[in-house]
Amino acid sequence: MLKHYICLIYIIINIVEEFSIKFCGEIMELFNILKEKIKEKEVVTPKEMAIIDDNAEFLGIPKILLMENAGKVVYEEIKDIEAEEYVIFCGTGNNGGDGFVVARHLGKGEVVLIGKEGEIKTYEARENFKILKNLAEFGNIKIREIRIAEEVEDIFERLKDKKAVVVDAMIGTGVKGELREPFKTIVNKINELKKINKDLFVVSVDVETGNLESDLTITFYKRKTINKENAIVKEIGIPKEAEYVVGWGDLKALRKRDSRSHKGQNGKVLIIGGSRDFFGAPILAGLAASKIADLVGILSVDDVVDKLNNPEFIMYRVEGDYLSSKHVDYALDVAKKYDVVVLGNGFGVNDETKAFVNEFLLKYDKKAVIDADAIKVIDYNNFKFSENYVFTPHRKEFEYMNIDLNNIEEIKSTIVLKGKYDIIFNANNVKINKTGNAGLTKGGTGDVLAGLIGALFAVNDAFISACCGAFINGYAGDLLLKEKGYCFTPLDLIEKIPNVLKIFE
Ligand SMILES: NC(=O)C1=CN([C@@H]2O[C@H](COP(=O)(O)OP(=O)(O)OC[C@H]3O[C@@H](n4cnc5c(N)ncnc54)[C@H](O)[C@@H]3O)[C@@H](O)[C@H]2O)[C@H](O)CC1
Ligand SMILES: [K+]
Repeated sequence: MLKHYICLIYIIINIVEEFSIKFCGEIMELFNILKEKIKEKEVVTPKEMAIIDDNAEFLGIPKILLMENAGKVVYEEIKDIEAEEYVIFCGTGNNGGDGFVVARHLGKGEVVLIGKEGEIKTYEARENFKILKNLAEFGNIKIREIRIAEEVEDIFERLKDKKAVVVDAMIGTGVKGELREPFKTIVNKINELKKINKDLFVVSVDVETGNLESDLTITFYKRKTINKENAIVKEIGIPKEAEYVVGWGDLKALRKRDSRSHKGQNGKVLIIGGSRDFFGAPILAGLAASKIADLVGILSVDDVVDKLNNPEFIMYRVEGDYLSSKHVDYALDVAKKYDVVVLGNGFGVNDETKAFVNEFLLKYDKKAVIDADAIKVIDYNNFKFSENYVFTPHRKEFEYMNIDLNNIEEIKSTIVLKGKYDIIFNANNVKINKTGNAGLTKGGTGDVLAGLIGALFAVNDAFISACCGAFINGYAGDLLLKEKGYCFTPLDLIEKIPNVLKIFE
């Protein structure tokens, strides 16, 4: 008997395995179709490049290796230029780090660090500066640390009539706002020098600093939106996957909580959900949202409100067993006080909820996360996929949505197709998230994800909120798998959210 029993379990595990491999295969197939349909970006913003850079590291490629490759490709471009002098202006970020590598490969010239060694921001740049200092003792690399532009007057004097190469490794994709001193004066000085010395060749690393009139810019992986026409693109070993896989680079790009912020400025989320049949779903979504957002409201029917005495939520009660048309105006009125609405958790699927969802969305014009039963009751024949919406369907719900991949440009909403790997996409972006495990198939984890995305979406844009919500939810599940095996609950998941945010802050 026992033998038969074991045999049966073995067969079941195989079927499940097969199903999940089959579904996983379908996910990857869909992912590849989406990558074909959604035009790859040829030009990226500095913020997008910083995410790619960090996600290359998430995939295991050390930044110091990328820095080495970056410095090397710049060196390759300038090594044959005839010059009597080389001056490498370096900032205290990784752009400056690239400049240190250029100097090392050149084996000569003067490195001007604009700032002090102790202000160099990153490990990889600091290591490369240390190497330069070791070489400077013996070789013909000189190093100077400056605070103000006047400290390099002598260099500009000297370069007036010399064949020289100036390397701009001052600021790259980390630029923020107007150019500050002493960079501003140094850039102006170099531009003036170019006017009087035709034998001066100026090359910018990755991005031109301010309005520097470089003769050449060597940018990495992809052209940046802030590059000038003469920029050339060089590969430095960043794989395409760094652009497609969700990693900590996405989390680092989330809006940072401002220490001087006031209550409500870090997000206000309204959960509209629940019914006579399901009261837990909106509560799970609300608890997840409350880990990140300042204010969480729950609008639901009597049964849910009566069961809930959680001080963390502002409660809005409507009479009845299900949300219905008669509640639309009140819900719209309450939603005005919030940044985002999370719609559908525990709604139930019937004519009443169908009427509520379609009428509410017709009149609601702000951000919404649309989950679970709300996905099932939308009338997609008369529906506009607004960029203000994030959908979080599992496979069956995705089929309800009947997305036409041949008209992907119509899909302005962001969709998180949950699965072994989550696929996050909209008309212009597609990414895949690999965090998470089979423990997340339990009921309620979808409500947690919806609440999490709602809280992020309150103060970030749709796509990054969806990617980060999927990553955080999955990563929380992975931490729990290590601690408890598969026996963790949605409430455990919610309690893990702060740990994940702490790891990647
Ligand atoms: N993209 C890649 O794959 C690689 C890029 N690398 C290089 O790294 C820089 C980006 O480095 P990051 O540390 O993020 O920032 P920056 O060095 O560009 O700039 C930060 C630095 O500049 C100061 N700063 C910022 N804005 C201003 C301003 N308006 N005025 C004055 N100073 C400013 C800030 O305080 C910092 O000190 C990228 O461009 C590449 O060159 C990797 O090394 C290789 C892989
Ligand atoms: K630069």
